[in-house]
Amino acid sequence: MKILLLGLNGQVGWELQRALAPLGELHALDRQQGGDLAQTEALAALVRKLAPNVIVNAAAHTAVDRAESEPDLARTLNATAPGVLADEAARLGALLVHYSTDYVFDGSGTEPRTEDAATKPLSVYGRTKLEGEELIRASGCRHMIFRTSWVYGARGGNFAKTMLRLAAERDALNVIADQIGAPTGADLIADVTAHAVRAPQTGTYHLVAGGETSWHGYASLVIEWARAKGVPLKVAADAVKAIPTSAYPTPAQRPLNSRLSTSKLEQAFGLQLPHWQPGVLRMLAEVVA
Ligand SMILES: NC(=O)C1=CN([C@@H]2O[C@H](COP(=O)(O)OP(=O)(O)OC[C@H]3O[C@@H](n4cnc5c(N)ncnc54)[C@H](OP(=O)(O)O)[C@@H]3O)[C@@H](O)[C@H]2O)C=CC1
Ligand SMILES: Cc1cn([C@H]2C[C@H](O)[C@@H](COP(=O)(O)OP(=O)(O)O[C@H]3O[C@@H](C)C(=O)[C@@H](O)[C@H]3O)O2)c(=O)[nH]c1=O
Repeated sequence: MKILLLGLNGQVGWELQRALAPLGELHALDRQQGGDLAQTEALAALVRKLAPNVIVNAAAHTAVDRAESEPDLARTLNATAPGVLADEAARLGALLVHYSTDYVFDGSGTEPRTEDAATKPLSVYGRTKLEGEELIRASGCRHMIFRTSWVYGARGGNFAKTMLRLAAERDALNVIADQIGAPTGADLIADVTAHAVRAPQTGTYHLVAGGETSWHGYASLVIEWARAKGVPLKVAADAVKAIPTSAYPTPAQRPLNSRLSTSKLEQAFGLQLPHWQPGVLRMLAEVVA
């Protein structure tokens, strides 16, 4: 099996390099090595020349607030480029694996959303990621789109690492407590991807860890763990404050309810997804070490 992996230096891309390597001949590229999603003609030419059996696209414009002020770039990376990859995959008969987000939903209600729930993104990032999904589905290529959420990995930037940094710099932290979702490990996403690539089934799947928390619950776990491990912190034990979304204005609006149901994925691929907490603790141990 010949696999083309794009975005190898991202959180998910880095773990995919490990998880996909045993499956065959892996060509893992970052943007400097010819895998620039902004150069869509060169991207198409690369795929034609390599003629992979599987294309895994882990590259994206993931800066949610910045996307509000650079919508054209976000659209190119999150929609146009995945559309080009999908057209090339259709031409080759290749499988395209792609990642999307809880931010395609508006976050109303309190129930976990299934894959066929109505989408209604609140941000440029969410809109362009949805457009990417739609172009892939319209291309007719064999594909698996995994919608995930609140991704963390030992490599790359993420919310947990931001909290560790801020807790070392500040006396107090204010963290949103009314946005609910599931922190999901890049390693879990990569392992599930490798499993699914062995016996692919075209479709869109929700791929998130089990359980749920708020950003405040997530931050509290990170900081309690760091304190217990003797990591030097400036923030006081009772100074991780729970605040509502309205008290933390951001350029991009985020969904309140980011709960995603994973039943479809678990049934299709015979998996049970682990609770979110152990993976976060593993990542923290790796980062702090
Ligand atoms: N992070 C999250 O919380 C979530 C992510 N997702 C989705 O999962 C996927 C993987 O995300 P994640 O690994 O966390 O993202 P990261 O931000 O960690 O990585 C994104 C990667 O995309 C690369 N990239 C950016 N611009 C380009 C470009 N022009 N050409 C090629 N590569 C480029 C980056 O490269 P460079 O390092 O050079 O900038 C980086 O390696 C994405 O599709 C994302 O939308 C879904 C839900 C949550
Ligand atoms: C830094 C900080 C953030 N927050 C809030 C803002 C926001 O609502 C939430 C998370 O902030 P971040 O900017 O780290 O995360 P954000 O970029 O919104 O994370 C999203 O990234 C994209 C790529 C996705 O697809 C989503 O699933 C999600 O993971 O925490 C606080 O409440 N206090 C703080 O001190």
